[in-house]
Amino acid sequence: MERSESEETVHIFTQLGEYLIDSILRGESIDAIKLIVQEGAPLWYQTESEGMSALHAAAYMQNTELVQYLIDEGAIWNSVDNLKYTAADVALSFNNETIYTIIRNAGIRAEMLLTLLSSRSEIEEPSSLMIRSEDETAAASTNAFLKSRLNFIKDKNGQEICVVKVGDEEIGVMMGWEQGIMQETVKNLCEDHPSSDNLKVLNIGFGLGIIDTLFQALPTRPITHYIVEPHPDVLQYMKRLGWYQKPGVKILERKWQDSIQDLLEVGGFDVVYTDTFSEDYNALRGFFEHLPDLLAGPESRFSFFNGLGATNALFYDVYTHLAELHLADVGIDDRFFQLKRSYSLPSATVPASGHSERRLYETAGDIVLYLSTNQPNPPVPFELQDQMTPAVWLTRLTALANTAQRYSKPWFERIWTVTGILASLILPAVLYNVIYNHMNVRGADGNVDFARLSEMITFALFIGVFLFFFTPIAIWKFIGRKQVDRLVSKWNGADRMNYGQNASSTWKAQSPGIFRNSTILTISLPASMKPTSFHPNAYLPSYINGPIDPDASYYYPYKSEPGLPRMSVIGNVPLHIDEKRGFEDSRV
Ligand SMILES: C[S@@+](CC[C@H](N)C(=O)[O-])C[C@H]1O[C@@H](n2cnc3c(N)ncnc32)[C@H](O)[C@@H]1O
Repeated sequence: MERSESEETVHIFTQLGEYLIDSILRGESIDAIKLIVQEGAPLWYQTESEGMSALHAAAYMQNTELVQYLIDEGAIWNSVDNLKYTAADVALSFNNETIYTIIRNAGIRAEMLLTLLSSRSEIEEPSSLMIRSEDETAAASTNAFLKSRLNFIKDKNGQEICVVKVGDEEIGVMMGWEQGIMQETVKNLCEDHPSSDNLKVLNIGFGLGIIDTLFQALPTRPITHYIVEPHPDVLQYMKRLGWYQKPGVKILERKWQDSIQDLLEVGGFDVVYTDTFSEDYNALRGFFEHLPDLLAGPESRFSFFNGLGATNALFYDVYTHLAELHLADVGIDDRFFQLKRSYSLPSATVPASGHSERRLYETAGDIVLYLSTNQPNPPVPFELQDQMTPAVWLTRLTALANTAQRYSKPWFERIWTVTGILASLILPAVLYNVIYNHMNVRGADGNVDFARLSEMITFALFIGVFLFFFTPIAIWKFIGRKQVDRLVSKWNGADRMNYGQNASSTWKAQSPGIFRNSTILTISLPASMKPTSFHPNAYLPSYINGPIDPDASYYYPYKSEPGLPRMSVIGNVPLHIDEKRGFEDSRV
C-alpha cells in the first residue's frame, strides 16, 4: 500500500531518529553524529520502546562533548523517557555532574527565555516544563481545591495531617512532619531580626497553622500578624482553634491574589512567608513581583516553601535557580530570602537512640562508624540497603563487637598498665641498693666499678619488668587485630563473590586500641553506590542508585498506600524529597 506524504515524512524522521540514537549508543565519533544531525535527523525524536532521545543516549554514553553539541543544536532539555526520566536524570545516575550541569543550565536558559517572551507577548503559558498545571483536580487547580472538602486528621502513625480527596486518593495538603522545616524557616526569618521587638509578619496559607503557631511563639509576639487563607474548611479549623481571637492576628479570608491590594496598602512587612497549595510556579512568580512593595526595607526577610518540581532533581534544580533569578529580578537578593532546598535531613533516618554511630561522609564514598558495645547498633546505612538485609548487618556487627570485645578490657588495661609502669620504676629503684651492696660485699677486685655494674643490672631489670608487663598486652592486642581482620576479610570475600569486584563495598575494621572500647568500621563504597535523590519508592532503572533518605517513603508514598495519604502533585509529577546538597559530617 502506498504511504501518504505525511506518513512518508514520519517514516523518514523515524528512520533518521532511530539511526541517530543507534549511532550514539554504538559510540560513533562526534563528527559522524554531526553529519547525521546535519542530514536532518530530528533531535526531538524518542524511541517508542523506551522513550529515549538522542540527548538521553548521549548522557547514557557520558559523552560530554556530544551532550553540549546536541544542546547547542536545540535538543529538548526536559523530554522524559517512558520511565519519566530526563537525560539529566541519567547523567545524575552516573554521578556525572558535568553533563547534568550542561542540561540543567540549558533548562534554566530556556525557562528564562520563555518567561521573558511571555512578558513581552500574550503567550499565556510561559513554562515549557511538564510541571505546569495540566491537572484540573484539587491537587493542581486552586478552584477545584477550594471547592473540595478538607480533612484534619491524625494518621495511623499519630501524625497530624490535612488531606484533600482527589478521586479515590487522599492527598496531603500539609503534614505534621513539616514542623522541622517550618521551625528552621522561622528561625531564619526571625532570629536576630532588627525589628524583632515589633515584627510585622505576613503568612500566605494557614494549612495546619504550624508556621503561624511558631510565629506566635516567638520570644516577642509579632505586633501584627496577617494570615491569608481562602479555604472554608481551613478557616473553620482556625475558628475552632481560636485564631480569630488572637491579639494582633488579622485573617484575610481570600486567596492572596484577591487580597493583594489590601496587603499592599498595609505594606511594610518585616517577614513574609508563602506556602500555598495547588498553585504552579507562575503563581509563585506572580507573588514575587509584589515583594518589593510588601517588604518594609532591606532588613526584611522573605521565604517560601520550595516544592517546585520536587519529584525530580532536575526540575527542582532548574526551578530553584529560576526562582533565585526571578527574585533577583525584583531586587530581592539572597540577603533577604531563604531557599529551603531540602525536605528532610539524612539524620532523620537514624533513630534518636543511635548514639553509637558517627558517620562521616567523604567524597570517596566512605562510611565511618564508631561502634561501641554500650550503644545500640546503628541501622543498615541506606547506601548498603540493596546489598544487605538488616539481619546480615546485625550478625556482622555483633560478631565484630564480640570479637573486638574479647581483646578489649579498658579497665583491666588501665590497672595492668599502671601496675606495669609502677613495677618497672619501683622494682629496679628498690633493688639497686640491694644489688650494689651485695656486689660490694662480695667483690675483691678493686678494678671493678660496682656502681656502674649495678646500674646496668638495674636497667636490665627495668627492661625485663617492662617487657614482662607489656609484651603480653601487645601480643593480645595484635591477636585481636588479626582476628578482626580475618573476620572482615571473610566478609569482603563473600561480598565480592556476591556483587562482583567493582560493585561490592570494602570493609576495614580497626579493633579498639589500648584503653578504648570503640571499634572503627570503615566501609568504602564503590563509585556507583553513591545515592541519588530519587524517591524511595520510585521505580528505578538498574543504573540508578538508591535514595538518600529511605525513611521519607513514609511521608511521600510514591503510589498511595492503604491508610496513608499520597503527597501532592504539581501537574502530573508527584512531589518527593530532593536532597541535592552534599553530605555533611554529622554526629548523631
Ligand atoms: C501547605 S498549606 C500551608 C501550611 C502552613 N505553612 C503550615 O505551616 O501549616 C497550604 C495552604 O495554602 C492555602 N492556599 C491555597 N491556595 C492559596 C492562595 N491562592 N492564597 C492563599 N492561600 C492559599 C491552602 O488552603 C492551605 O491552607
